[in-house]
Amino acid sequence: MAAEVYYQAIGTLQSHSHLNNFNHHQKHQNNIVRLVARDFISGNGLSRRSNNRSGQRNCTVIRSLASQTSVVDPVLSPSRNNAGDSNKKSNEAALILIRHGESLWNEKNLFTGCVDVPLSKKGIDEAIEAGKRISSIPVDVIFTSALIRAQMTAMLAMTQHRRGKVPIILHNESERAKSWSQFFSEDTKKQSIPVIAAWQLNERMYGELQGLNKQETAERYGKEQVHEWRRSYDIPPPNGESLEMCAQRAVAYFRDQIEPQLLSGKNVMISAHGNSLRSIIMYLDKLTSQEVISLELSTGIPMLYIFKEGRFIRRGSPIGPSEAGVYAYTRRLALYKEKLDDMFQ
Ligand SMILES: O=C(O)[C@@H](CO)OP(=O)(O)O
Repeated sequence: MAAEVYYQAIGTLQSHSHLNNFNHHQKHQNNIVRLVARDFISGNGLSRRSNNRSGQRNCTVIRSLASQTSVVDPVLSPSRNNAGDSNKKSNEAALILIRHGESLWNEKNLFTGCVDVPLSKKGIDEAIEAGKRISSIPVDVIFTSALIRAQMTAMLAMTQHRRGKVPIILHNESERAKSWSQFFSEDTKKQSIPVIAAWQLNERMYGELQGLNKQETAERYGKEQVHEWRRSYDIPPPNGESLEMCAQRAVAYFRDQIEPQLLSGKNVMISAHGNSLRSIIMYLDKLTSQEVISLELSTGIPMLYIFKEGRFIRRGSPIGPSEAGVYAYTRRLALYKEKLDDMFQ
């Protein structure tokens, strides 16, 4: 269950920190762990790292992409509620992170990395289930990796969204692709959600492990070696990317392309992968390279953050019997759900 996985991740971090609280570095780490746990329970936010604005040019590209298709729901967007002035920038937005549903290679326990494998039957069900869980949370723009399992997950999840907008993949890989995928109705644009696919959000490239069975690899090279390749921060698998290398591209993309969307009040969903999302969560939650080792993400489980006044507040996973609680996290989310309830009762 999603919430359990998240609690487990926090629990693991806490027990890890108790074992090692003897030096200064570890004291700092303990503070972070306590903040993470307190945040999850009481709703206090964590400070966001200072924002590097080095990606000005890229931001411009995204802004022009977004302007092709209206990303703010004129009827329902919480970004507009109570704003008073439609030009006024909102300082609050929802951020949904979702690891793709189970793929056919997850099912066979094979290292996948950047091999472009589709979802399994179970993965399809997980994506639809994830969509139900986020069906009343506003989504103005979607980012996915360039890999089909993340794109399938995003699209299947959006089939469940109560607002009923159509997610549309923006094709900007060439001038022809851009020109041939245009459409010309403002009304239709308003009923669409732009989907931006970026290789930077791809799974970590697993090098010479791609296609190998995980169990057999552990038997051949030893469990510890394989665990190091899979979960350490800075040790790459043979000819592949370490988590650190994956973070360099995924977190840079998040900061340059996704944070500006959140800053302008747009609600964002990111559909990506175990390791690209681990690196983004490491950034959002300020985890250390030790703490991130214990962070595991389940397939097809959405995680919600609220971006507010420059900070990312982790709200866990909108799941199960406590789902209603998610909408109490902010007034804007509650209002959005109320309006959907009114529209579709
Ligand atoms: O094979 C992969 O690409 C990843 C995710 O499935 O595996 P791991 O969990 O070992 O990082």
